Amino acid sequence: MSTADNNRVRIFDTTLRDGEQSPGATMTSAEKLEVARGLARMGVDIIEAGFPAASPDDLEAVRKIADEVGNSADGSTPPVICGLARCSKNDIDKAWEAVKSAARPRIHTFLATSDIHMEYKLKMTREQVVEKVRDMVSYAHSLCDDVEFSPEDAGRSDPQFLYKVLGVAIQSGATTLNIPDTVGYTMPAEFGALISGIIQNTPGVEKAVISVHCHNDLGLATANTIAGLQAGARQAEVTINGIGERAGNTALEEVVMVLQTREPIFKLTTGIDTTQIVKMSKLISNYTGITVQPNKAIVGANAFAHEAGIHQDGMLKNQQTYEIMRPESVGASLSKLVLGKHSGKHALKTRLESLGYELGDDELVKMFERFKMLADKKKMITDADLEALVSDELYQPRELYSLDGLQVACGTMGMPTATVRLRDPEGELHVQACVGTGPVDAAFKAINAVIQFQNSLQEFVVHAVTEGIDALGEVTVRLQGEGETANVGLQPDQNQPRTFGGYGADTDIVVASAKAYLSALNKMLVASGHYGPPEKASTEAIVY
Ligand SMILES: CC(=O)SCCNC(=O)CCNC(=O)[C@H](O)C(C)(C)COP(=O)(O)OP(=O)(O)OC[C@H]1O[C@@H](n2cnc3c(N)ncnc32)[C@H](O)[C@@H]1OP(=O)(O)O
Ligand SMILES: CC(C)C(=O)C(=O)O
Repeated sequence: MSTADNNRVRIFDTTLRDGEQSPGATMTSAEKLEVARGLARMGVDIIEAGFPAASPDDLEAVRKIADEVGNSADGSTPPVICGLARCSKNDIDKAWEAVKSAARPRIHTFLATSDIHMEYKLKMTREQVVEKVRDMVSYAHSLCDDVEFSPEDAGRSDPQFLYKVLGVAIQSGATTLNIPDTVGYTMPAEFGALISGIIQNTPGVEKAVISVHCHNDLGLATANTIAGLQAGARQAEVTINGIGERAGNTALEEVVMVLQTREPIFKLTTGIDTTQIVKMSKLISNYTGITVQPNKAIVGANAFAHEAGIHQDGMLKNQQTYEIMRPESVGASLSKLVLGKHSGKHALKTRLESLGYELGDDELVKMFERFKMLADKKKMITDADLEALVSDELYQPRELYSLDGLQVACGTMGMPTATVRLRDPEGELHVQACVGTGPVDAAFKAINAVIQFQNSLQEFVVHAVTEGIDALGEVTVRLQGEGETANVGLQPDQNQPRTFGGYGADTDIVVASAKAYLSALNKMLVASGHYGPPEKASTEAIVY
């Protein structure tokens, strides 16, 4: 097999070996087996299942994967199962013991070739390194036909020395030469040149596949991997979500989607079923507990989400204006238009229409103003927020009951109690006191005791809008009328309970909460035609 005899890039997944070297990423044997099954389903060519000499558990996990994933029952070609080993007989024996039951086993052995690693870590001379590579690659080859050799820290190694070591590895039976940028040090042009130099100068290189293995210390792992492939490498070593030692490895999903999306440039293919990518990303994130940053390419939660109005408008007109890949192509759910402070009228109108609200131009302008005001206070506007805004827009706030006074007693020494004094539409005052789980709950109960209109609290959000001890607290609440059904002409489902938003601001957060609650309740009363004073408004009664 020559270095560049075809345009097929082999995907070598090392999530279970280098990926597991991420601090805290340890997986159980059962989880590793599940991951290996997923990788095989996705079409990975080689699975580096572990480092069998690391522990008996690691060896067992690799053996199980070799048995169960490295053999196929239906006649299809199973992935190569690979075990990593230092250039030591003991490590190589353990790697072989672990992978030999696979239909296509591979031993991957490595030895550092950079001066700094040889001098300080290995305490070996260049000559000793060359001899060790000769001995250990030959030994691995005596056990297994498929041997991969990696000159660790190749990115910082003397290229002339590298050519020599790699030539010896080929002579000794290595069939894949993997070139690691172990500490993520190289620049894409440098790494590409390193690969070209190896292809041009290593004796016998045409007998081996050149592979690249990059780390992300400078955020260049994917760029370096692609540069290596452009220079003639035909195997890429990658991990799902880019997990791995320190800043991680090259992300599988990034390399595969670069090659697919920019196929006309590279003319390279992989055997990966890209629709499995998001599923595998979630599996790895769940098993390792390493969450994926929202803006991570391909698999981040925001990879196909659009918030800016101009982008959303473009997306609504033609998806390709702001998306270079279809979310379905990587198994992600459909593109999301997230409504927030940067959104515009096109996106708002479209979302309202999808909720069943056909607004006229003037109504839309009014709604948009309210929407922007809310978006300044709330990071994301949900469908429920929009429904509350529609209700608010139709039932303009009209103050029936006003807060005339509020007193609370709370702390750790007694029952949180609130006393409220409300003025009804006729100007009469009503006082109620209630206990609650806290002062806000007690205040809401006391308001309910005066107004006595059934509702349920759907949302309660507190924001501090200024800094310092005298911060102004803002509260928004959303109430749902119990048994109340929508009958406003715009609602899609006439049996949907309506929701009403309320807003209050005060330096006292309990007062702000009471104001917000009362404002939502007032809207609910207006909407339902309850204009009059309460039948049973009581004074100075304590309600528990
Ligand atoms: C770049 C990479 O990602 S390489 C893979 C790194 N992964 C791991 O290290 C995970 C698994 N490792 C382990 O479980 C342990 O390190 C073991 C079991 C392999 C070895 O443990 P120990 O015998 O206690 O050695 P320790 O890890 O402390 O030191 C490594 C030894 O291996 C030597 N060594 C390092 N790389 C190689 C190599 N490629 N070939 C031969 N020897 C090597 C070091 O020089 C050192 O030798 P010394 O003890 O004579 O100084
Ligand atoms: C063992 C080798 C391939 C490695 O993980 C590295 O150098 O980063």
